[in-house]
Amino acid sequence: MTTESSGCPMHGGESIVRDEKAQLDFSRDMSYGDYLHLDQILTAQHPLSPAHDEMLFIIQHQTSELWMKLMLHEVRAAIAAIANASGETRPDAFKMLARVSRIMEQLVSAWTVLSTMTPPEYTAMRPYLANSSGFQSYQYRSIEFSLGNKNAAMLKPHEHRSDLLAQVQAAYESPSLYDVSLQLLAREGIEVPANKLQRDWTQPYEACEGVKQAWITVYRDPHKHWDLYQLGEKLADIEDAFRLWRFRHLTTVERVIGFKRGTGGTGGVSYLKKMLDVVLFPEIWSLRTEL
Ligand code: HEM
Ligand SMILES: N[C@@H](CC(=O)c1ccccc1NC=O)C(=O)O
Repeated sequence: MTTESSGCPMHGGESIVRDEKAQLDFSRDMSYGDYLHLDQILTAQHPLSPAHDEMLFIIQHQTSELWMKLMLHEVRAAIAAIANASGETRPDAFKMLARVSRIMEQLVSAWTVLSTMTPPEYTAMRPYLANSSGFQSYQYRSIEFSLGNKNAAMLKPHEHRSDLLAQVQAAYESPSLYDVSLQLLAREGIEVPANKLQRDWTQPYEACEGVKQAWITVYRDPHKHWDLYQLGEKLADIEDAFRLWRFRHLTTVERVIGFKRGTGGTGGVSYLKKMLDVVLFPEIWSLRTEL
């Protein structure tokens, strides 16, 4: 390697920076760290235990919460765009939904980092977590509710924080991504049962034959209903990725704590296994058997 390409600040590196006329003085200008508020983000890791792996545990969760923040931003905007979908807003909504799937895939891959933590390493820090658990992730619950997995009991962990409760409750009481998608189908002239177009949005969605037939109409003639067909496939992508996330959560948890009860009070693996049965967009899956 020559000194020119070594990147050594005493040799080539210094001249490269000078030749490129890089801005190096930020005493008066907004810097990278200023813009990204890194002082706040990078001083927000406060391990409670002496365990080495607690830093991994904290950063894994904090980065997941950041990705969830973006996911919610996209899901909310997509719901709003689909709810008023005129021709132009639709491509925007599809881009947002594609991004939601990519974020979910990112979170699926992230499990491999956490799974480097072995049972003895986690056991060293677990008592410090007390009764806290992912149950109390208000962003996660808002995502589940926005995607239609409504469950009143899941509001309870947020009752002590009225500001957070309001956010989760808004997602609980509003039409989900699937609800607005069915309304779009109806606006496009496809017959959708009336009780799916206007209903108590706090109730979990129940699959029905009429909605399956509506999606079958779309999927039997994709070119005629191109936008709705694209929408259906975006929903399939999201649910596919979400299922993988749930599965990797389960396998990581089994690997790290076996069949111990969760700090949140559930049976642990037994609870997470039940969550694998959740189906967010049922007719998007059942229609396939009929094609
Ligand atoms: C060693 C790592 C982990 C273990 C042992 C673990 C364990 C568990 C257990 C046992 C539950 C059920 C609630 C309870 O009784 O505690 C749970 C729920 C949950 N965990 Fe984790 N978890 C881990 C990592 C993560 C990570 C990295 C995230 C990402 C944000 C996460 C997010 C959640 C969420 C959102 C729930 C609620 C799930 C639902 O209600 O469907 N967990 N976890
Ligand atoms: N439920 C986990 C604890 C746990 O994973 C956790 C604890 C505090 C903050 C985030 C957590 N992650 C997800 O559940 C356990 O039972 O060990």
